[in-house]
Amino acid sequence: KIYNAVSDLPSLSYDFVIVGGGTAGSVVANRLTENPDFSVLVLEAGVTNEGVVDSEAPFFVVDMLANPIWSYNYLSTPQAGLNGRVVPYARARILGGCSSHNGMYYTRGTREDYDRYAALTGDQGWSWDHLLPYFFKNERWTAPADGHDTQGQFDPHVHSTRGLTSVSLTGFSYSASARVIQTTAELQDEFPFNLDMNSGTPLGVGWLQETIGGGERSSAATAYLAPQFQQRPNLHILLNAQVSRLVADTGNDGVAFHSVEFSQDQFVASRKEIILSAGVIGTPQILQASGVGNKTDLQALGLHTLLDLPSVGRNASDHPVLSVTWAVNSTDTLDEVRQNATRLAAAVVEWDATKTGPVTAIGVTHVGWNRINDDLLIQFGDGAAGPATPHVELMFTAGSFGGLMPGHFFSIGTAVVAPLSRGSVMLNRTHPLTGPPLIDPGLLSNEFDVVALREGIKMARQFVTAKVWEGYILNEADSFVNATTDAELDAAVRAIAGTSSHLVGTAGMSARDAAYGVVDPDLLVKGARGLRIIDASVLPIVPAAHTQAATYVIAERGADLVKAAWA
Ligand SMILES: Cc1cc2nc3c(=O)[nH]c(=O)nc-3n(C[C@H](O)[C@H](O)[C@H](O)COP(=O)(O)OP(=O)(O)OC[C@H]3O[C@@H](n4cnc5c(N)ncnc54)[C@H](O)[C@@H]3O)c2cc1C
Repeated sequence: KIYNAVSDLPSLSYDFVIVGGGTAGSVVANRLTENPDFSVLVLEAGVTNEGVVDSEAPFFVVDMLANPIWSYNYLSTPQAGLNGRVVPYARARILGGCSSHNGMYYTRGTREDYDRYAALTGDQGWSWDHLLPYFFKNERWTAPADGHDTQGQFDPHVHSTRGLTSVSLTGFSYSASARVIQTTAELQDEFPFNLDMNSGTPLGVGWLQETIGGGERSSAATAYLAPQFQQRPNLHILLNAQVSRLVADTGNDGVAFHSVEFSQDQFVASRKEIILSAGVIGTPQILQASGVGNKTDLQALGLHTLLDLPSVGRNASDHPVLSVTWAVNSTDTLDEVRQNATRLAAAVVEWDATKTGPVTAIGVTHVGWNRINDDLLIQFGDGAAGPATPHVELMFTAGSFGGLMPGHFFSIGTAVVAPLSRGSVMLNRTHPLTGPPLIDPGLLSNEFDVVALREGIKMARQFVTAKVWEGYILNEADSFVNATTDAELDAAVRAIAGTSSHLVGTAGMSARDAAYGVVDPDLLVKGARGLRIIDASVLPIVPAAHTQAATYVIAERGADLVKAAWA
C-alpha cells in the first residue's frame, strides 16, 4: 500500500526498511515481499509516478527532465575538465527513481564489464554468465508499438519474455532510420551491423532496445510496484519521506544499524536490515550524514565518525557526452513533431487513442559502439574492460536533441563509455546535513576521455560520409563545425561536453578483504551490521552502457542475496 503521511503507517517497525523507491529500491521491495513472512517499508523522498503523463509518454522525456517537481535539480561543482563549467545533474525524485524519467535506453554492457566486476570482487556471482538469469528475470521482451516485423533487428536467444520490465524496439521510425542501416552496409569495416547489442558483445551498430511496452514507458514503478504488488499486505511505501540519516549502536561486535531518521525527526526501526537504495548521490550523502565515511573529512565537517570508510563518495565514474548535428533536407524528423503544433497535437491524440505514433518513441532508433585505435590507447591508457568493450557510443537521432533546435536535423550523440576520469559526491561544506551534496564527477579530468570524445566526433562525421546520406545531409550545424585539427576538436570537447547522467561508484563493491571499497560482494557495508546498499552506487566502474540494465541486475541479485541471508 502507498501512504502519504507517516501517521497512516500501520507500524514504526519492519523487517526491512528500504531507503529510496527508485530503480533498484522498487525491485528489492517487490522481490522481498514475495515472501509473505517479510514486512517491508519503502521510504521514498519523491511523489507518485501515477498520472505523470510526461513520464508515461516516451516522446516527452525532455519535458519530464526539465520539470523540477520530479527532480532534485542538482548542479555539479565547477568542472576543471570543462573549462570550469557547472553542468546540471538530473536525479529523479519520484517513485521509480531515474527509471521514471530516464531516456529508456536498454543496454546491458559487455560480458567483459561484468567479468571485471567479478574479478574485482572475487565473486563469480557478478560475472556475465551468472548475471544473465537476472537480466532475464528483469526483462519482458515486448512487441514494438507499431507492430512492425522485427526479424533481423534483434536476437531472441539473448532475451526473455518472463520478466517485469518491458523492453522493445522502437515503435516509430523516421526516414533517417533506414539510412543508418544502409550505412552499416556501405561502411561495414568501420560500422558493421550488430544484430543485438545486448548479447554481451555490442561492438558495431544495431537497433536500440528501450524500456517501453505498449507505447508507454516501463519503469521500476510501473513494473515492480504495479497495483497487484502494491496490494501485498506486507509491502508499505511512504512517499514524501526524505531520509536524513541512519542510526546505529556501537558495541564490541561492531556498528549495528537499526533505525532510520526521515522527514524531520521521524524514526522507523528495522528488525533485520536497512537497505540503502537512494542512488549514486543520495546513498553516499546519507552514509556520510550518518557518520560513515572518511574520518578526516567527517571531522572537518564537525561530524562524528561511526565507521571510517574512506571510499564513501569517491571513485565516481560517468560518461561524458556531446552531440554532432547536421541540418537535413527533410521534414520527416523529430523536430517537425516537436515544433509543428498541429503535428504534435495530432501525435498526442493518436497516442491517447491507440498508444501508437511518434509519442511512443524518443527519435533514437539505433546505437553504435566503437573502439578508438590502439596507438591512442598506448599513449593515453585504456578504460575499457577488455578488447571486446567499446570506448565510444554513437546515438543516431532523427532530429536535434529532444527536437528542440529550430529547423530539421540528424544528430549523433557521442559518449565516452570507458572513461578514466573519476570524481566524488561529498557533503556540502557549509551545510553538511541540509545543503545539496557536492557533486564532482571529474568530467574530462583524465586526458583519455578528451581524446576518446574527439575520436567520437570524427567517427560521427565519418558515418555521414556514406553515399546514402548524399542529398539528405545539408551541412553540419553545431558550434564546432569549423573544428578539424585535434587541438581544435579537444577545445570543442572541453567547451561543450556534458554528462550522460550515468554516474556510478560512490559506494563501490570490492573484495571481502580489500582495504578500499564500501560494500563487500554481498553488498553489505564493510564493518557494519544490518546495512546493505543496493543501487547504482555499488558499481565500482561504470559499464560501457547506459546504467539502468546494470542497476536492475544488481537489484535482482541483491534481493536474492538478502533472501538467502534470512532464509
Ligand atoms: C536524466 C537521466 C537519463 C538517463 N537515461 C538513461 C537511459 O536512457 N538508459 C539507462 O539505462 N540509464 C539511464 N540513466 C541512468 C539510470 O536511470 C540510473 O543509473 C539508474 O536508474 C539508477 O538507479 P538507482 O536505483 O541507483 O537510483 P534512482 O533510480 O535514482 O533511485 C533513487 C531513489 O531514491 C530516492 N531518494 C534519494 N535520496 C533519498 C533520501 N534521502 N530519502 C528518501 N529517498 C531518497 C530518489 O527519490 C529515487 O527515487 C539516466 C539517468 C538520468 C538521471
